[in-house]
Amino acid sequence: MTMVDASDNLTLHTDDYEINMMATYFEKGMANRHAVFEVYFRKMPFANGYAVFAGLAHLIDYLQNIHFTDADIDYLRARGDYSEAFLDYLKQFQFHGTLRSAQEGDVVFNNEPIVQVEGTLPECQLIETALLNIVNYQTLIATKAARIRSVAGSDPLLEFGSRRAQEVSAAIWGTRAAYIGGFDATSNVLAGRQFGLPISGTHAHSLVESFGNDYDAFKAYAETHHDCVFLVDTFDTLKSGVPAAVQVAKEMGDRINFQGVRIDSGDMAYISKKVREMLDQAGFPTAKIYASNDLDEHTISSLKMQHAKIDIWGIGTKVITAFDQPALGAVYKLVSVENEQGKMIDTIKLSNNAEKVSTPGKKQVWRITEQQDGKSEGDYVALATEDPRRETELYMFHPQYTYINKTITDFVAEPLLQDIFRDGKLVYQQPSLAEIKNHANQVKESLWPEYKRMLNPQEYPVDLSTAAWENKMNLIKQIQQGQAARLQTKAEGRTE
Ligand SMILES: Nc1ncnc2c1ncn2[C@@H]1O[C@H](COP(=O)(O)OP(=O)(O)OP(=O)(O)O)[C@@H](O)[C@H]1O
Ligand SMILES: O=P(O)(O)OC[C@H]1O[C@H](OP(=O)(O)OP(=O)(O)O)[C@H](O)[C@@H]1O
Ligand SMILES: O=C(O)c1cccnc1
Repeated sequence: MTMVDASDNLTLHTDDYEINMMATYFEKGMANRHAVFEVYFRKMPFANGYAVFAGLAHLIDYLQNIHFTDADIDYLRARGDYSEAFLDYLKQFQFHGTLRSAQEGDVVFNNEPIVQVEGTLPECQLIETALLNIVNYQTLIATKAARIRSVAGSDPLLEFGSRRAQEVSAAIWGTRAAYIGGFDATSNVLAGRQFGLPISGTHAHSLVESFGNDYDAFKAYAETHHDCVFLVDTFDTLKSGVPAAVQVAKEMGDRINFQGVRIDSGDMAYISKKVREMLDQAGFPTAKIYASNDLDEHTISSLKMQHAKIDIWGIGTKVITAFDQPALGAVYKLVSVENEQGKMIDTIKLSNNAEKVSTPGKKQVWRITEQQDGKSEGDYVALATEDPRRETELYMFHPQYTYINKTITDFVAEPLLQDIFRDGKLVYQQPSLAEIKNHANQVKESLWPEYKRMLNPQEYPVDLSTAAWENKMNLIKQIQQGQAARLQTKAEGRTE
């Protein structure tokens, strides 16, 4: 079994407590109760101005393949905690729910639903873990990649991180996410085969060490490959590596495509300038200089400021591990559930921490774009029953600091959450990776540069509609009044 095969059965890739809750719903006759859960994250990753959504392709694979095998059922039976009736229910289990989601490559923001799951309580519960696992990781990596792209201009970015990724499937799905976020190719051959990603590679120091010197290694490589990029820093970049690369390129002439050299250590601003001079003087002005060595958006930006002569960037550890922020922190919250009378009731999770109070009710996110310039004015999180396209003006206000507000008149409203599965049936036409990349570039175009700068970007407005805001405030009030009444009854009971 490969970790990334689309036919993988990840059904048991869930937390124990999800199956325990499923069992309770089942035993208590609540297995057909309808529920709506929404996924959102609370803080922008890397303090970036936007995040790039990724993970939907894997999520679709996962949901299409959910089923409990006989071996899964035997394993669960051996735990001794579940009734045969529940185990029979699991045996028949399939995902019949409705999934709405942002599309891969969409820019998304904190405190707005980016995925919504609607279905029976048990099915919504089962998929929480895998869904969050997939979306949290891939969105994080796509966002890190987008940051690196934002400083690299149009330079090619190669993803080199498989050896440093948090295990196999992170390397494979991570490099796909990096591609969506703005990378051009991967060194991972399996990801190339599996997803049709462009693959790219040079060679390692071990090749040069095996031959004992730069010249023999490059010559041997050139005699066995057409496209050649020589790694020139094994012993001495300027005295031995580059001269040997130039010599082999001259000797081989048209028999090879001398693409350039890679440097992987030292002061890369200084060395790249020297290397550029040497290649130009030797008659190879089009040969490219590749650089790698713990690069990220900060080092690339600094190297650009130093006018380093680097054409192509190889980036591993820092992108594939999202080095400076290990988790996106997206959560999955119940926003509405059917009661005993068959009525949908909005739910809320309260907290002393205002940021952790969830927003009740099934919602849609509307991206509001200024008609004139095509730039985004903000996201408008409305109840699913609302449709701002029917409005001629829209009142948008900050959900916490409500005095920050504006009224928009000349706008276009587009829904972020698209139907992916309807009642268990895939209704979404999956785009190709090229289309996803194209889409990612287009949506980024609709953001003002103020939201896209790497350092201290402006906060993008994510506002609640008046109805969604009032719904939240009313529910908070109701719960507080309910608690007060219960306390009162208790206190009266005690004095009697
Ligand atoms: N001119 C530069 N400006 C800013 N950062 C640089 C510059 N040159 C290299 N770096 C970065 O500095 C970090 C450390 O580089 P350093 O020179 O210590 O590597 P090294 O010790 O030569 O390489 P290695 O440890 O792989 O042999 C790396 O992240 C590298 O990308
Ligand atoms: O630095 P990263 O961004 O992770 O890019 C991948 C690194 O992998 C290779 O190094 P290797 O594994 O041989 O080890 P090294 O760090 O000692 O060069 C390559 O030479 C890069 O330096
Ligand atoms: O092709 C390369 O140069 C490469 C691949 C993986 C890791 N480091 C470098």
